[in-house]
Amino acid sequence: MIVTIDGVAASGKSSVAGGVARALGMPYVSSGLLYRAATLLALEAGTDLGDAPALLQLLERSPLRLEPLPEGNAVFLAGPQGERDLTADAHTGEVDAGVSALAQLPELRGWVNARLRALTPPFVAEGRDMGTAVFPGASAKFFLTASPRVRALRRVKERLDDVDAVEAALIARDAKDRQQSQPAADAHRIDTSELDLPGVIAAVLAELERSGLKPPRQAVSDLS
Ligand SMILES: Nc1ncnc2c1ncn2[C@@H]1O[C@H](COP(=O)(O)OP(=O)(O)OP(=O)(O)O)[C@@H](O)[C@H]1O
Ligand SMILES: Nc1ccn([C@H]2C[C@H](O)[C@@H](COP(=O)(O)O)O2)c(=O)n1
Repeated sequence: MIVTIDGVAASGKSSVAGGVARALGMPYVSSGLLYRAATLLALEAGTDLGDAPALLQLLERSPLRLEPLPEGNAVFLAGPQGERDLTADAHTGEVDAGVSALAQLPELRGWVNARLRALTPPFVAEGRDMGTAVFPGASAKFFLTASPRVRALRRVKERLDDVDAVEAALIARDAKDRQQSQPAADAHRIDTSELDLPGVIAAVLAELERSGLKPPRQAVSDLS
């Protein structure tokens, strides 16, 4: 079984995917983390974020490993001194600002998608186009939204920042990612603006129960 959770930036995709995956007893995979790791490596190497051949060459000599840890996905780069955990560095404002340029390149989308399609189900996959381009035959699909203000307020709780600036950056990133961020026709859309995290997870699990994909059992309070 593959469950897809797509949505706009900071709509709660990773947090919801994590909660749903825990309830289902399966891992979740973050496609955005692969785009972010590739962007981080390019920024560090001084590679042009629009130069697909140079980016693919860089990725060929940079062995990345995505690990679906229970507390969240992590991405590691293998090197002569051992592995470097790139996860925190892949979530900076610099990577946020650059990642959409790289993610527009079909060659880079192919690179990410090949890695995702090589994974063995069951899993929950989160991103922008999991339910459309990558796993169109998924068992269940969800698409999360929330107002830019709500998303910015949630994000500044994680990374101290100016809420107006964060909101403007989210709106700009939504616009740059719009092409690959369209909900699948058969996705269940959830506006999370008025819901807390357990509430969103419960809504997804309720839908999975309705479709017979999950037996009814766990209390919502165990899932956040
Ligand atoms: N329904 C909710 N209510 C309150 N806070 C939430 C809710 N959903 C997510 N959050 C919080 O919002 C922040 C962003 O969530 P998360 O990182 O899961 O979003 P995302 O869509 O994966 O982000 P990105 O697109 O940047 O990778 C986190 O701090 C998370 O705890
Ligand atoms: N399936 C995906 C996942 C991510 N992206 C791009 C667009 C985002 O701005 C960026 C980072 O993703 P996030 O961590 O915000 O989920 O990666 C994409 O184009 N397709």
